[in-house]
This record gives sequence, structure tokens and C-alpha cells, in this order.
Amino acid sequence: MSKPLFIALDFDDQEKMWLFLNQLQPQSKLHVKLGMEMFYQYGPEIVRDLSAKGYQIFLDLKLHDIPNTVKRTARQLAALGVYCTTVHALGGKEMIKAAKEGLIEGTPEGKEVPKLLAVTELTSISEDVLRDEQHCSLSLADEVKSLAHQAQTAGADGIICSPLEVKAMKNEFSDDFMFVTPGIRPASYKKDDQARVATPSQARENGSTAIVVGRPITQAENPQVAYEEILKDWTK
Ligand SMILES: O=C(O)c1cc(=O)[nH]c(=O)n1[C@@H]1O[C@H](COP(=O)(O)O)[C@@H](O)[C@H]1O
Repeated sequence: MSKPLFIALDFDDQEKMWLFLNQLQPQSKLHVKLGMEMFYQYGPEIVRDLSAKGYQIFLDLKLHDIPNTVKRTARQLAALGVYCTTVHALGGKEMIKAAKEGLIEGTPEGKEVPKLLAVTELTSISEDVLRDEQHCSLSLADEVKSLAHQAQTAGADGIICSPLEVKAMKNEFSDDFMFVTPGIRPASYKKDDQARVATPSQARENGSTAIVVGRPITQAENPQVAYEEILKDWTK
């Protein structure tokens, strides 16, 4: 899959989600990210419905629990046939390894195992919060890099981080290790609750494998225009 743009479907009801999707006219297969807000309300059925309509799905449930629980949960998620899914890297190497095992075990024969992405430091976390609330003595860039290495060692296929951290660490990882980056904001768009943001073209220049974009598209006055502009900036 070449450089995807995942649209974060952060809606509070499924009617709104379908209305949004049905008004978009993508030139190729649309990549979407389904998160906790929709999954906790509609469950696996909404994943199956999106899948049946041909959307490429990033199921973002950010698992973070003891290894046994995460492995058993990952087994269930693997049966849904999504392209990728997430755990929190802070859950530790054993937990990430367990998630990977669960995904492999739960994938139906002949189907592709979902990619496992480890969320490093959320893009809403600033350098100050990392220091004052998480009491982490590393800089944000070093903490993200450290978590990325742990995730890779544990068998993750990639990480989630801000585009700002990718450039400095990319050459330490194999070419197929994925750097999936939310915190994407067109230059003129507000940051909202995001702390570490970059434009789509900055993400591309820094080496992101994929970007995740929510509100700048879903809340836009004209989502199709916003989608096209962001896609152009990302892929040009
Ligand atoms: O795992 C994620 O997708 C994620 C990780 C992270 O560090 N930051 C982050 O914003 N996200 C998700 O990416 C999306 C960003 O949405 P917008 O801020 O509206 O573009 C949301 O669905 C978040 O849940």
C-alpha cells in the first residue's frame, strides 16, 4: 500500500459517519480509521459494514492491559479483517509481543495478519507534560525513539508518533517499519487538542509512512475540498 491518508471517523453516530462517507468522492480506495467512539457504540458490526463497502480499515482501539488480556483481545480483533490496529507502547514489550501473537493466532487462514502499530507518546502530549506529569527525564524525541525501538524489538510493524519525530529516527529502522502520524494540521487550521503538529507536506518530507487526519476533513465546510487539498499536499 503506498502512502495512505487515513481519515479518522470520529463521529458520535453512524448516520453522520455514513453521510460523511457518502458525500466523498475519492479517486481510489478510501482509507479510514475507526476509533473507540464508534466501536464502543456499534461494535464489530460497524467494522464489518465498512469492510463490506470496500474501505481499508485502521481499527484504533489502543489496547493497554496485561499481556494475557491483550493477546486474547487481539485474537478477536484479527478476525475482523482490518488492515492495522493499535496498542500503547507504554504497555511494555511483553504486552506488544502478546498483541502480535494474538493477531497471528486470530487471523483466518489465507488472510493477511493486521499490522500492529504501537502508539508512542500521544500527539496531544507536550514536552512540558512529559516532564511534569509523566516525570520522564528523556526529551520527547528520545522517549518516542526509545519506545519505537522497544516496539520494533517486540514485533510491532510500526509506530504512531507525531511527524516531528520521524526524521531523526527513521534511519535507525528497517525500510518497512511504519511511521504513522496523526497531529496533521494544514497551515491555516487550528491545533485543537493536539500539541505536536505538522502539515501534510512536512509529514511527507520528514518520512511519514501514512498520515491520520480527522477534524480538518470531517469538520470542514466542504469535506471533499479539504480532503483533496490535504491529499495533494501529502502526495505531491
Ligand atoms: O492512534 C491514533 O490514531 C492517534 C494517536 C495520537 O498520538 N494522536 C492522535 O491524534 N491519534 C488519533 O488521530 C486522530 C486525529 O484527529 P484530528 O486531531 O481530528 O486530526 C484521532 O482519531 C486520534 O484518536
